[in-house]
Amino acid sequence: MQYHRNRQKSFHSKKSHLKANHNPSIKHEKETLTSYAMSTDGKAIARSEDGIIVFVKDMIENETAKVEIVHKKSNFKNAIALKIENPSPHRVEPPCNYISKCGGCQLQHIAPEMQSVFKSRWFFETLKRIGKWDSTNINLSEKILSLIYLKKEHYRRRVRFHFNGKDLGFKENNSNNIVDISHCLISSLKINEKIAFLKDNLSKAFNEIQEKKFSRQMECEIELTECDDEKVVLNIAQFNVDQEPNKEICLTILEKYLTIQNEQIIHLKHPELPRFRLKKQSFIQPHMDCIALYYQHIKEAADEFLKSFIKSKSEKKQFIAWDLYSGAGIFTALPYFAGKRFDLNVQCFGVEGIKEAIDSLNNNCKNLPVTGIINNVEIFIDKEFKKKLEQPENYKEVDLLILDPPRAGSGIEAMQKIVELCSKKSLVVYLACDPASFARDTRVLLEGGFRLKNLNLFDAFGHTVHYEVLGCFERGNG
Ligand SMILES: C[S@@+](CC[C@H](N)C(=O)[O-])C[C@H]1O[C@@H](n2cnc3c(N)ncnc32)[C@H](O)[C@@H]1O
Repeated sequence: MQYHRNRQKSFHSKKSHLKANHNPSIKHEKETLTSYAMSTDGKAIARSEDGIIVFVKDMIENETAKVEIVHKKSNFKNAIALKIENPSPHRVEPPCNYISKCGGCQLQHIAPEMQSVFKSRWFFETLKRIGKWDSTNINLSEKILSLIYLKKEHYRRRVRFHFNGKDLGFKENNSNNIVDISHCLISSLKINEKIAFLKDNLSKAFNEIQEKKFSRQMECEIELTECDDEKVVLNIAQFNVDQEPNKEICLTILEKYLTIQNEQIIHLKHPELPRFRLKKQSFIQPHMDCIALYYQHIKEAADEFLKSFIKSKSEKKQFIAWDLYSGAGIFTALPYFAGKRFDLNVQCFGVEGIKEAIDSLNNNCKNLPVTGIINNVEIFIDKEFKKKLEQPENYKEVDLLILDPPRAGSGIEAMQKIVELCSKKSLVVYLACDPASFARDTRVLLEGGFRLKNLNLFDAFGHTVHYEVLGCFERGNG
């Protein structure tokens, strides 16, 4: 109880972050509303006097607040909270000074542990509404979901800062303006240490470019990645100039000031490989603690699955494992190591669209039964599906499949083919940063005879509405 009272007091002592959202020069309707739920994008849901649903930014469920309507459609309105009349016990003072403008974090006004609780609620809603999972699987998911809390501050090992010649930081909410920052609460401390250097040197580079008249207007995005060897690697992710023919010269000036070497490699600790290196163009899991954590969960599921072949005295000699959307192959050799623990041969394949990532994968897994394939995953699946249709008796089906797609997921068609390409007894591990794609794609597995075995929600994106889910689905075992 004391805990809640303190939180309310601190909230009342500083109301600035709500007021800063408010632009008094624009006249919008104002109302006092009481919210009754939270939407999956972190806004409170309330009903307007005219009966229309209102989504209110910076408000929590069960609060009463004076709000300003900023956007109206026939069936819903968007609003911002101006003054909270009765704060929720879960309300806290946002820990970051840039919260009123920066579009990066949406949940800083909610107590950290409660952010994770809301996310698990949103996840079940998504399974029901978007995935249309049946009640048996929803009940099972509620029973087995493991909610995993990760550190919520200074956790990001990779970020992208925008720079326009003057301001360095993230984009403002619903705007192209850049919020100038000197510190970011969710970026790693090593990345924070680079901000002053970055701003100073980008300004010098832009000045030189302007003085030499190569370009007058420029904007760039710099990606920073903290490696496990204490270094921060910089990458120019975007660079726009108003005089395209001079772009290469401008880039050279930028690289000189940032002391960027293009061949620079990111070093990571790998749970089982002696060394893991990747080209900086490759994807990297953003949270500092995630690689080891996801690896451990997938490893346990793979071990249990392969062990069941020993128990059942199966004659199977060779197992096939796919890691789709493999990136630089952080998980690609995992089934091989699992097989080794049980004296089983597992042949692994990683499929990924970015060449640099596959180069890294093939280097990281040299001398192992692991092959990196550059391809679009959906095209790869389609080709394999056709191969199986043509020669079903010779086709080597997949026993263990790891799937870690981008936000859009794999899509229903690819998932239906995956169901056909997996062997009668198989394990599919689906890791997702978009719960809606996860819900939609994995329903196809459930309809294809797979059973939900494990489900984890990792709150790997503290203070934002995002989270990662990992589901293991098994077919034909037990
Ligand atoms: C979420 S990341 C997963 C990477 C890897 N599992 C890891 O943890 O490092 C998704 C990866 O899929 C790749 N990708 C996205 N769409 C693709 C597609 N249609 N075909 C092949 N690869 C794709 C991206 O380049 C990225 O490396």
